[in-house]
Amino acid sequence: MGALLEVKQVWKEYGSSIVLEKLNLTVKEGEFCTIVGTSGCGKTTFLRMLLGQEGPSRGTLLLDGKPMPAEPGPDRGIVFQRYSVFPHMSVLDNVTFGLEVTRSRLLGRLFGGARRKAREEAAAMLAQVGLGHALERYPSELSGGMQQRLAIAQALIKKPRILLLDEPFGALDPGIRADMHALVLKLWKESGLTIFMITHDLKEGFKLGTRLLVFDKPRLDAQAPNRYGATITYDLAIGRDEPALLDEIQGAVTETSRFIHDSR
Ligand SMILES: Nc1ncnc2c1ncn2[C@@H]1O[C@H](COP(=O)(O)OP(=O)(O)OP(=O)(O)O)[C@@H](O)[C@H]1O
Repeated sequence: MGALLEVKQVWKEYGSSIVLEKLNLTVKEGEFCTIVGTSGCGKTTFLRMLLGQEGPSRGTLLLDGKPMPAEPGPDRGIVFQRYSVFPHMSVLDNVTFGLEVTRSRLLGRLFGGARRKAREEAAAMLAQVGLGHALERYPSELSGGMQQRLAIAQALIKKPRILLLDEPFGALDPGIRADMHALVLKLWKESGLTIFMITHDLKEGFKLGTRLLVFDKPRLDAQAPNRYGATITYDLAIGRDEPALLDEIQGAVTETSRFIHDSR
């Protein structure tokens, strides 16, 4: 099977500030890549490049061997830490809307049988994420965990091949997080999706991923912190030597974090 995604010598710079440098990565369909790294080292920027919201400053991003489209498409869905749902729409409308804008690009609305079908599909998706009982509620009436379930349903309704998760459970209590882990693993196994998920919790990264990517700055300049960017310093197939690696990575990431903090 060929690669789904290829990242070749990718750099990302904003003005004179280098955020990411020399990224190289090949990902096959169905992998679950978890991403960890210090705050501000460019993890979200990397996801935004995969989404098509940002282009690389240098280098190449290939999807199915072809240049990554320069804008977000239905093949890539994203869930952020919070606030990614529409507050003025019911749960069902939030998810139906995703289908309406995909299927009726001009009006952004469906009518008659097409609308009924879209609502049925949305309701089935919501049942899959455990919100079948809350279709008519509004986001403000949902708990944090339920809002993230809604955001996931919203991303999955367009049947993306790649799901991008930017710290989706960072704001949730530990018990709710465990439920969300089970949900994401279930959806991933059932759908064959390829997932990239940023987390600040290394244990979560090991628990969920098939592969752990650590973003870090291999070169540091105390006088000019933005002179060098972060890159992928560890790319680990998960399933071996985890306790030892966990300590090692934690140590490396904490060290860089201290450096970045001190040089600010
Ligand atoms: N549009 C932009 N213009 C200029 N600088 C930007 C832009 N987007 C991001 N940056 C900078 O790029 C760097 C990386 O940001 P990014 O959000 O990707 O980091 P992160 O690793 O996801 O951080 P966190 O873990 O805190 O969310 C930061 O220094 C940020 O200020």
